[in-house]
Amino acid sequence: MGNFIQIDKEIALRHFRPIEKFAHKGSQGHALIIGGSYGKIGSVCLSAKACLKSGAGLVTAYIPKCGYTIIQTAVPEVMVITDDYQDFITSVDHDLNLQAIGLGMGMGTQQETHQALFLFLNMNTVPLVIDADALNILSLNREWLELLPKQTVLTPHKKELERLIGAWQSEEEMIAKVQELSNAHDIIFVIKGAPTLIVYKEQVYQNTTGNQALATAGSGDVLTGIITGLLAQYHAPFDAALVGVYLHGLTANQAVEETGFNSFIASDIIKGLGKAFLSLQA
Ligand SMILES: NC(=O)C1=CN([C@@H]2O[C@H](COP(=O)(O)OP(=O)(O)OC[C@H]3O[C@@H](n4cnc5c(N)ncnc54)[C@H](O)[C@@H]3O)[C@@H](O)[C@H]2O)[C@@H](O)CC1
Ligand SMILES: Nc1ncnc2c1ncn2[C@@H]1O[C@H](COP(=O)(O)OP(=O)(O)O)[C@@H](O)[C@H]1O
Ligand SMILES: [Mg+2]
Repeated sequence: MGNFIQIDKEIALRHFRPIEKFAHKGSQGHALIIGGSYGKIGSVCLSAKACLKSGAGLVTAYIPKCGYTIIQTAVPEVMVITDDYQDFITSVDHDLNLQAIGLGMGMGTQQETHQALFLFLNMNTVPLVIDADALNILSLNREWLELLPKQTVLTPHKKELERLIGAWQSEEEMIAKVQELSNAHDIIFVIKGAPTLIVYKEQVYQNTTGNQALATAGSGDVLTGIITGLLAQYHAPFDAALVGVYLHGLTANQAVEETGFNSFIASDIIKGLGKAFLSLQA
């Protein structure tokens, strides 16, 4: 591991923006979570709930019709807009006044969804967190990186990153390739792993929290929701990524005394967010 800046409690606190006493849900920002396809609506439920539990004032989910009853039942606090199509996203239409959008989880990579993403990116100016299948679609259309707002946050795991930048022989080569893209398009990379690295132009930060309990389905979907929730609360994108990565991992550190590494699931990250926020500010 290179000599990267360590993301510890002191650094996370420096980048964290607490909720003020006279806040109301309109001042806490409105986030949109776009994703889901038949059989993977759970990823949007996880992401949207994590977004709310990170302090966003309002959260709307944009999903295919098949997910409507599921998400309204699973997370009643989340508002829902459905695509015209049943099983996957074919267009992204909304007229919401938003502070942040998180997209890609469970989205699938159907051709119609490629087209929907292209049209969305051409008209969007809202700060973005891009994950999972939206990253996989971008990897197949690399020229679309030009369409991203400045300081968009990408959250690939190593396999998603390989699809985006090609294979690498060493960590140094991986970081050099990521920094090239980061500089070219003003993009923030959250390279999820053990540990997670955050690369933004010349800066490389290394997270100090988390453990193997996080090697469980949906933990990345939850991270996207946390970062999007902090972004919706007017954190700068880099700050939202840094604090989000720190808190996400901290929930695993704090929970394993009870769950062990095996019985920790993505929902436990969401459950542990309260304790993680409190210990950040203690
Ligand atoms: N409950 C749900 O609805 C869930 C939906 N999910 C969605 O399923 C879709 C596919 O996501 P996946 O990540 O599973 O599929 P991917 O095809 O992107 O990744 C799976 C492949 O990548 C490899 N891989 C995964 N993480 C890696 C890492 N950290 N380092 C190296 N190799 C790694 C695996 O070995 C496997 O070969 C995404 O849209 C995701 O959001 C998943 O998050 C799981 C839960
Ligand atoms: N062994 C590990 N140690 C620390 N963090 C881990 C470990 N395994 C996975 N993670 C974290 O779990 C998350 C996995 O993300 P991802 O693969 O996108 O999950 P999913 O797509 O299933 O939601 C990342 O934040 C990653 O850093
Ligand atoms: Mg993922």
